Amino acid sequence: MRTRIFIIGLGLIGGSLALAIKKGYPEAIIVGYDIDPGARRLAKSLQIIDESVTSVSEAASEADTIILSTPVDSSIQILKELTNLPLKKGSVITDVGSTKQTIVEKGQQLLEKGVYFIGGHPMAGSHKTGVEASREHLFENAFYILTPTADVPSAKVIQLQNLLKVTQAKFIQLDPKTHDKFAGLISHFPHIIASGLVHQMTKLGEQDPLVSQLAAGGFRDITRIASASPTMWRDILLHNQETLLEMLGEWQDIMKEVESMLIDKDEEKIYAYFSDAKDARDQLPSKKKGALLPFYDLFVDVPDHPGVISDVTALLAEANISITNIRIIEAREDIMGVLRLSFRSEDDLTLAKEQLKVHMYETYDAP
Ligand SMILES: NC(=O)c1ccc[n+]([C@@H]2O[C@H](COP(=O)([O-])OP(=O)(O)OC[C@H]3O[C@@H](n4cnc5c(N)ncnc54)[C@H](O)[C@@H]3O)[C@@H](O)[C@H]2O)c1
Ligand SMILES: O=C(O)C(=O)C[C@]1(C(=O)O)C=C[C@@H](O)C=C1
Repeated sequence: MRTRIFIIGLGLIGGSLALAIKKGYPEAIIVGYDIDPGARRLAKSLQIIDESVTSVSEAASEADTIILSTPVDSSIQILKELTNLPLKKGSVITDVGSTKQTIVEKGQQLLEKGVYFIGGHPMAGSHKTGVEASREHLFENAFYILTPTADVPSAKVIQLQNLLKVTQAKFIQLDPKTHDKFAGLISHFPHIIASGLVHQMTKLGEQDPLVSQLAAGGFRDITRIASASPTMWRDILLHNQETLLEMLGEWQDIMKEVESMLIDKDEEKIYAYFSDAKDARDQLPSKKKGALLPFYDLFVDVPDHPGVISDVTALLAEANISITNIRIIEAREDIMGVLRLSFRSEDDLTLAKEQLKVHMYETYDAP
């Protein structure tokens, strides 16, 4: 019998998982539901899913695996609905939410029905949303955290991991509390800061509109994530409240220290603030080891003259390399500009470097 996988929430993450699973298991039947009829239609017409349904109850009881890929709070509501529906005994339900404690607690209730909930979090994504942003390779080399409780038989965890291994992610297991603490520090809290910086700029921009136009590479890099889905991030904050409140306190302490260094004009301390951070940042695992960035970005120095972008893109097209994003970082008259190119995979990035080098373009890895 063909396995039936029911994906609820056909956005960036649900769509990307559907694409990877379809590629790895063409015989699997992927059924999709989204509250937004437009997302359902698009997922079906792009052949990201095989069948589309108009409610959770229409497909839940036949599913061997259910994947919840909606914002955290909606996933918890859907879990509640699932506990009141007939489900296949022995089936596995997982989610992809960015927080784990509250949903895993709710998922425990499914045990009474002989159904196993295993929390999941693929640690890769984007500030883009919607099924149209889905990518088959989104999770390649990224960490995929699973948070099974002790009540879930290890055979079920292996079964889920076998299904998801087609994402080419690297699986690790954490308990939900540790997950939320770690994700809070490396993902959720930075998001609060990124949005805070944008608020600060907007406030100043109200007095002097030129300021936002001047926002260049550094500001754009550090605030890219502020363009993500507000619904998703609202839910993340509400479901990781304790950790984030703690981090806000620690952050304020660090900023207080910076404030005193500045008031005292303490050269040594200011230098150490940056140089210690640089050392720690430079020691983070590289993209090759699949740690932080799901994007494969390359900077290319380009002379500032018309036609240079089409020259670069034509060279890459000639070598059959797809670009997933292109951005001009800086282009002022008479000086070199910089293009930031994004690729789907490490292989594409390496090929692009070689191709551009042959044609005398200077490239360097994006940090
Ligand atoms: N975007 C990322 O970088 C990222 C990375 C890892 C995990 N996550 C987690 O993945 C989940 C989905 O995020 P996304 O980036 O795919 O968001 P998205 O906005 O692209 O997709 C979410 C989809 O869920 C649908 N939806 C909302 N409520 C629903 C409901 N009640 N029933 C059915 N469908 C519903 C929306 O219509 C939308 O199509 C979130 O829980 C998020 O925390 C996101
Ligand atoms: O790259 C981005 O845009 C992301 O914000 C992705 C990111 C992250 O913080 O790394 C965001 C939330 C997820 O839960 C996992 C990944």
